[in-house]
Amino acid sequence: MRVKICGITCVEDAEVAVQAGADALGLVFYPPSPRNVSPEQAAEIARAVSPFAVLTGLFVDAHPDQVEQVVQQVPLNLLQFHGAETALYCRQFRRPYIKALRMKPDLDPLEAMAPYVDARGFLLDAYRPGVPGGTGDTFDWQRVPRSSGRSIVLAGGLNPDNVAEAIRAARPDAVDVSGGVEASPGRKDPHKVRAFIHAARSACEQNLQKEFEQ
Ligand SMILES: O=C(O)c1ccccc1NCC(=O)[C@H](O)[C@H](O)COP(=O)(O)O
Repeated sequence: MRVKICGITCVEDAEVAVQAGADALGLVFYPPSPRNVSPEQAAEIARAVSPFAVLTGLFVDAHPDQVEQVVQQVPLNLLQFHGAETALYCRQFRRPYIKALRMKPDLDPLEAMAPYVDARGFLLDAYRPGVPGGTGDTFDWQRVPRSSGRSIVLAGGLNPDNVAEAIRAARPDAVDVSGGVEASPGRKDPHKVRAFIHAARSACEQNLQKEFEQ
């Protein structure tokens, strides 16, 4: 079980997340978001954190020049495309990427994943019309495909109180949280970050124990 803390906007929050055991940090390059960071802020965060934390750069239907400019300035390990980007668009940067899929009621996730043959995984997020992400909404975790053969990151409205149940229900490879561990928009609450990671790790251990006993 991997844990990604998304919407990191400052060095202090990045350090708290990594010290608490986060595997990945998400940096939002989407100006309308309260979690948006400039390439300069992102580069400062990148310099401060462990080289073993996966730095993920998140974009929403960005002009390719914007993505290129960011990847020149910030040592990102992974790109996350959170809008309506096509597979062709995502692969043009020749970098590892994950594709976010918003779980609209009529969306078949397996069908939606199919064109992204080179994606390293898929982040399944809640769907709210007009809001690309960071909604704080959950979706029906039973809709997460089992045995898809692809890495699945579960997102959308997770928090320290519901992440264990979400892991038991969806059995994802990773979980992602933003608003559920915030003190205010764009700033993380260290206690919530630690509680979230602890709850996710404990739920994963319990799942493994159950499988072992069966
Ligand atoms: O976080 C944002 O503000 C955001 C804005 C636009 C597109 C995506 C955004 N966040 C992407 C993430 O990966 C979030 O962690 C994910 O949507 C879950 O957010 P939350 O429900 O607040 O945990």
